[in-house]
Amino acid sequence: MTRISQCHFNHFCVLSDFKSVGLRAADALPEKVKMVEVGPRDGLQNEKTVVPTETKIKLINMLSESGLAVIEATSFVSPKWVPQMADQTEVMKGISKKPGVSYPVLTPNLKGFQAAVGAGASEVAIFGAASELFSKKNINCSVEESLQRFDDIMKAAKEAAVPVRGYVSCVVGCPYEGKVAPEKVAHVAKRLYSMGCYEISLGDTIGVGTPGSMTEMLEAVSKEVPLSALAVHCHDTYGQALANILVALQMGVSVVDSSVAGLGGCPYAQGASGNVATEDVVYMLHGLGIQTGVDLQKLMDAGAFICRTLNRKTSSKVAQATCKL
Ligand SMILES: CC(C)(COP(=O)([O-])OP(=O)([O-])OC[C@H]1O[C@@H](n2cnc3c(N)ncnc32)[C@H](O)[C@@H]1OP(=O)([O-])[O-])[C@@H](O)C(=O)NCCC(=O)NCCSC(=O)C[C@@](C)(O)CC(=O)[O-]
Repeated sequence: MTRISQCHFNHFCVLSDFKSVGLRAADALPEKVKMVEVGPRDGLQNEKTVVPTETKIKLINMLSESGLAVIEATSFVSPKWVPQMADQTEVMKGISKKPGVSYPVLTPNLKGFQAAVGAGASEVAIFGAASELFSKKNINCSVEESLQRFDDIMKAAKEAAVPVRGYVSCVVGCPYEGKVAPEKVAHVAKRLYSMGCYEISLGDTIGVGTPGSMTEMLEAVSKEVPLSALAVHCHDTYGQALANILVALQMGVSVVDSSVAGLGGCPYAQGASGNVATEDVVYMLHGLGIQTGVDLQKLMDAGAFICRTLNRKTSSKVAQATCKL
């Protein structure tokens, strides 16, 4: 339950009653966290000018060298909807796939799935939403219609032995509908998990969540999907992402999505800032004694490369503090 209160410093702040929400003690944090790097896809999909294919390939190759085990490489969506991802086949064919690293791609429908497999993808992700209006704006169909489409992908993926990850967008708030009920998120997450997704990534698409609302949402979802199969995907619009991730870890989640240099935003969620910066998550996790397998220096080199190339400032506080840019 969340309530608004006036705190000692005379500012209004959001408090949460954690009595009912099962937060674990700090010493129960996971020993290891799987980082899912989404920069080359979620990070770049919103860039206004087309990023050269060679730049995308070099970024993915640098990220592969940093020790990340999962790098979402591109998306097989309609080029009319997201022109930035139109070179998806060239990207998949051009990257140096490092053994042990997975390069999943987004597929909204069977056409995308077939093109992805044809381009050499060995893992895909389907992406639904807990909000009707966002679903319509993002993939041009209702939530229920999207789940039917995903069923077709799941059948094809099963035949081809391709693992599928599922996303749920707008898990705490929607740019068109406002607050989203945790039960709606739990319903969509359950459906994706039941149809065979091995992991469900919960997206705070517009970064409005707080530790309070994230906790409520995770409480509801974890009644339907085991915590071991959940990931959190936090955008940092309101500066809450690291706090939200920490709360998720305390509740037993051990998979975190993030984007190098904090690149990104969703083309169908106006005003949403990038994902939480991978550098900042890795810094926090290492500070907590949690293993990620990621070499922070190499990761920052990849962040510096893409920021230099795009002529933009990094959103990573860690990169800023260590004067990489
Ligand atoms: C789903 C559709 C295709 C429906 O779009 P539609 O217009 O309803 O599709 P359609 O089936 O009517 O087809 C229209 C045209 O697109 C083509 N087409 C159809 N499918 C494909 C395909 N797979 N690849 C390439 N082309 C495709 C199809 O062949 C046809 O071409 P035409 O005959 O006009 O020349 C469209 O809405 C779309 O591509 N949407 C993608 C939007 C997107 O990529 N959003 C960003 C990713 S989601 C996100 O960022 C959130 C997340 C995951 O990060 C988590 C979070 O933060 O919350």
